[in-house]
Amino acid sequence: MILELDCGNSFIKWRVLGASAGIAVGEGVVDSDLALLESLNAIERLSLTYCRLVSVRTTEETGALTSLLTSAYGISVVCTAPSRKMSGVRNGYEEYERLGLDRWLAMLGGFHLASGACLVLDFGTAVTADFIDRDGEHLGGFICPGMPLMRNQLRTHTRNIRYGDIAAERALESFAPGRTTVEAVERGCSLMLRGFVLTQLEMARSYWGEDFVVFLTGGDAGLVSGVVPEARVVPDLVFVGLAMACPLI
Ligand SMILES: Nc1ncnc2c1ncn2[C@@H]1O[C@H](COP(=O)(O)OP(=O)(O)OP(=O)(O)O)[C@@H](O)[C@H]1O
Ligand SMILES: CC(C)(CO)[C@@H](O)C(=O)NCCC(=O)O
Ligand SMILES: [K+]
Repeated sequence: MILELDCGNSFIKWRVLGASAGIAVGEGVVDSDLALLESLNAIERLSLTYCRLVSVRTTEETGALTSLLTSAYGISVVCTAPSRKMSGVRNGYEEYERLGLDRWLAMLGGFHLASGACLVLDFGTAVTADFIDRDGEHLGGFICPGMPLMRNQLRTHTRNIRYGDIAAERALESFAPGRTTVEAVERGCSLMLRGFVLTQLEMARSYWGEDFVVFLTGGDAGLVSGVVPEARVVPDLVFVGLAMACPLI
């Protein structure tokens, strides 16, 4: 069984692939290393042979998780490393090693699935956009605050914006102008993300006409999917790229 991990800034996305490759025997989202071990230990007849991961955390944090996994399961852990070019995609950053590895893997996955130009949009703690042309050239991208950061900035820097998670979820049943604080904030921030998406689409069209595929991924992709009905929502896009960057020997 293969353990796959996507260690983001707020959460760790994990999945375990069974011996017959490709079939997930378990998957989830956890907020700490220990919660990950608990989830894994709850899997019946767990027998891990290999772990591959991508992390946008510090070397120390990633190292701590790798040691934990090695000592708990005796498996070797392979971490995604930065690369100038891979699977037909060329990293467009001036310093290629500075491009977030989660972005890089989502790009590899997107270009592979599209077999052509694509726009990859990821809605996590941060929101990212990346443009890859039909020749696999990464033109660059954009980074902006995601829903959790926008929400928390408002909460932190105002005195009268306070509400709970359940109210937040309910507020998103519509996008009409809000008549409560929670509606006003949740809908306002979602509309900012939707506006961002539309701008990215405009830019992609200016480069490629209609000849490109849009990918949506990340925990909050559902907030914007309504404005791009033609987009492919691929929650595991990073894992698609992970398998390409860290194949079994
Ligand atoms: N099952 C889930 N577990 C956790 N968060 C979820 C889930 N479904 C949707 N979300 C939402 O997804 C967002 C987090 O996105 P995601 O997990 O893709 O990124 P992250 O790990 O926080 O950060 P990064 O951008 O570094 O990957 C949060 O706003 C959260 O509310
Ligand atoms: C932008 C995030 C936080 C998205 O998870 C991550 O890809 C990251 O830390 N990137 C490094 C900075 C960059 O990509 O330019
Ligand atoms: K991510």
